Amino acid sequence: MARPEGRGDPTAGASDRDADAGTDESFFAPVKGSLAAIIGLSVLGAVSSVVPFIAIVELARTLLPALSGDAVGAGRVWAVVAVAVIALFVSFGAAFLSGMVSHFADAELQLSLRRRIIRHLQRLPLGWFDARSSGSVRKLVENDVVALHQLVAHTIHDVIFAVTVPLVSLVYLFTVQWQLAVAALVPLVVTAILYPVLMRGGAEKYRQYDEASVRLSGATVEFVHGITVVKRFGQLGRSHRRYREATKSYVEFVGEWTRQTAAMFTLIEIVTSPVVVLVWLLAVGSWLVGIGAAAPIDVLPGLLLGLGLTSPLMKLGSSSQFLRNATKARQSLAAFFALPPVPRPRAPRTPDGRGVAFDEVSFGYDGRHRVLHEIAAVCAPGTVTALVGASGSGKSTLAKLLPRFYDADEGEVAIGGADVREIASAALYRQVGFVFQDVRLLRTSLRDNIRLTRPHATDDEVEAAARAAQIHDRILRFDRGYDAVVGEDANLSGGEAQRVTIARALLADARVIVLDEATAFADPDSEAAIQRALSTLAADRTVLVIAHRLHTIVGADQILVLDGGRIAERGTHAQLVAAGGRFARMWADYQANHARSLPEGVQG
Ligand SMILES: Nc1ncnc2c1ncn2[C@@H]1O[C@H](COP(=O)(O)OP(=O)(O)OP(=O)(O)O)[C@@H](O)[C@H]1O
Repeated sequence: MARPEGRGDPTAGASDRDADAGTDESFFAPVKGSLAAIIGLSVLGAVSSVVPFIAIVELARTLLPALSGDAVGAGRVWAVVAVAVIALFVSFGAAFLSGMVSHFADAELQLSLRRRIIRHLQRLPLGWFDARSSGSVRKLVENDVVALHQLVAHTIHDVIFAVTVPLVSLVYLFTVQWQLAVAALVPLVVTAILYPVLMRGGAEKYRQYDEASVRLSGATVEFVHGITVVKRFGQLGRSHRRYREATKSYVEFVGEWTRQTAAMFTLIEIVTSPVVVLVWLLAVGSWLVGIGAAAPIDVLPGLLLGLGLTSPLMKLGSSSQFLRNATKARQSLAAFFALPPVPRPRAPRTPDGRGVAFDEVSFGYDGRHRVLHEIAAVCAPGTVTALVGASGSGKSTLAKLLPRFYDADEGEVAIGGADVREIASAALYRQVGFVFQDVRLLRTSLRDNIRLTRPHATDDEVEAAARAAQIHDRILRFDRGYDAVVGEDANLSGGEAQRVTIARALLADARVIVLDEATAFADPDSEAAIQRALSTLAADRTVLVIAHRLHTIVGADQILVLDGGRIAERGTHAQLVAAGGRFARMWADYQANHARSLPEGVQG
């Protein structure tokens, strides 16, 4: 997978780290001014959107005497019309400006967050990525950032409108006809009483809803991704059943929730619907006029403004859902930014040799259960050290301590005499090359894939590395040769892809190579080519190989046999076989199981 090679400089900008404390304030700091502007413009827009309605009422009041032949003050009429028109323009202008500012602020916030996420990702220990799927990292960069988009670009404006418009309308109504204002309040009060009933247990329901969605998307991904494996092993029925069950339980949950809330929801919709509000206010208004408590003209503001009181309520409902998502996204981003980066050395050291030394190294993933116990070993420059042992004995874990996927809990891992914790990360990643079974190539040309760690390497250097890695001829068979793009016109087998990463390691000239020996690509041609490529790689470097096929390490300078995280035996192949211990038994079993496939010279 060769991850360390593709990483940027994790040692950049000490001051950035301080900015990544992950507080809400620091999230929104880059757009603080814009947020204030959005709030101001939204309030202005909301207030001025009510003014034309008030103007219509005032206009009616001014013009009404004309019906009975009285003189009407033309100046006042024009003044009211002017105020209405100006308010209308101000309202449109404020909405336009607030939309512009919020979308610019949103773009700025997204950019700054994405940059911070990438910076922080670069500084996290490689082990963090090891334990996570690319999907969960993608969720952080994509979904969580997008959830904040809704907040900045839409929700702030919507909430301010939903609160300000009714507030201004009510204040005006109370000043002109308080009884009608009280009547206009009734739908709001009824909704305020019904809404909590509708939302009773809502937090738990939303949690269950999220869970059901996650189960459904998990089952869908498993069904789609695993379809080839599943089909091969005749498990299509079972996997399809899991998918069907997840879909069924999701639909049942949503159905049940809808049934439970439908009546209440419909009731709220009825109470707040414009027709019902209009009829209600007309009835109350007529009654007030009838008993002489109000003049007919005083009913008009109630009708015009009362209607606008309830419509923003529905918007508040959807805004609360966006706020919930944004809050969750903020929490998950804050938790991510709070992850401690790889500690950086105060006075970075440069390794003055190429050997590797493990000095009484102990390590556990969770700080409680030890996976490695007091490992002590020296890998001299220019030698090959093989790590063997049963599955789970700690081979990969030990190898991963070299490029600091994790740091040892006790003891010291050193390269060229320098503790890896004292080597600057960028230098460390240059020193240690990885060739894993789980090869990751980037979706770019083969040439760029090979020169990932030395972007300025010449074409000749790239080709020389590819030749040494036994992949040059294969690359030339693509129509575009080295310019063929991985995943587009360059489709490589697992063994071929691994040879590309070997070429990459050769070009990078890493002095220490950690190699997870391929078991997956064991067809004879591919294996022979990989072996030839590896012997080129091993020359003049310190190689640590995690060995699965024991015949490939017969010639290793030293074999470390791991058992339960301890070195149980060490020596050359001949010494260990002669000792008649654990390795000798492993070798005998291996020979018995692979008798026919072993190359000549390693049988018997
Ligand atoms: N990221 C991780 N978090 C927690 N425990 C882990 C992690 N990776 C490995 N382990 C545990 O550490 C122990 C050693 O695992 P490791 O992968 O180093 O063994 P291994 O010898 O390389 O096995 P294999 O040959 O199967 O790859 C195992 O018990 C494993 O379950």
